[in-house]
Amino acid sequence: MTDTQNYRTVSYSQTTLTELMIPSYANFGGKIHGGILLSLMDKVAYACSAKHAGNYCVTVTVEGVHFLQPVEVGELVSLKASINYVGNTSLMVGIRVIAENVKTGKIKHTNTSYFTMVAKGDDDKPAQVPGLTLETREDARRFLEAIRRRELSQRYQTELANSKTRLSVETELHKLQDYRCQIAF
Ligand SMILES: CC(=O)SCCNC(=O)CCNC(=O)[C@H](O)C(C)(C)COP(=O)(O)OP(=O)(O)OC[C@H]1O[C@@H](n2cnc3c(N)ncnc32)[C@H](O)[C@@H]1OP(=O)(O)O
Repeated sequence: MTDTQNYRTVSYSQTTLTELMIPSYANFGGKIHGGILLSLMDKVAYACSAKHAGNYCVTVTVEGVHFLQPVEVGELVSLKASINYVGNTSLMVGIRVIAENVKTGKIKHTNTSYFTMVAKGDDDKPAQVPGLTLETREDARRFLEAIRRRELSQRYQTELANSKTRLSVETELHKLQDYRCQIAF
């Protein structure tokens, strides 16, 4: 932490996006499409990361998208985004999504996801982002958790790539007998 000039606080870029769930957002079952929520999450991740970076940002990876509870038409969805971690040109944005029934006031937490964004300069190349000033223990906890999350993700990607190269259909075909599929070749 040598360049003390170029740091921004977490609160500087914290962004909340609230949107009413209108009928055209619903699927055939009457619940809100997952794609609508993903699009809102991408939007708030962009707003939060671009504000911190002072630059245009692009989405690189999305982690932890599990829609645990359906969202209904008429509910107010709020997406709260904060910078959890910064690297050199990348940032991890944590997004907490809640849905509120305006009549009953009942609030449900639908998911928390993590978007990794990269800042781009005018030359369209990755550009360095300001460092992060951690003002609270909670800010520090999230930064530490993001480091762990990145390490686990890198290990998983390596393991996945290795397992693909090691996979032999001939030797592993017998495993399919426990699954609901039939071999037709
Ligand atoms: C508006 C929108 O969001 S559009 C959504 C679609 N997204 C895009 O168009 C992005 C397309 N992808 C790209 O442009 C490129 O892949 C980039 C800019 C994201 C990365 O380009 P690279 O040539 O790999 O750049 P480089 O190797 O310098 O990596 C840049 C940063 O991205 C990070 N990064 C690259 N790939 C990954 C990955 N799979 N997971 C996490 N971080 C990654 C690197 O760790 C590095 O971070 P750091 O500078 O903080 O250490």
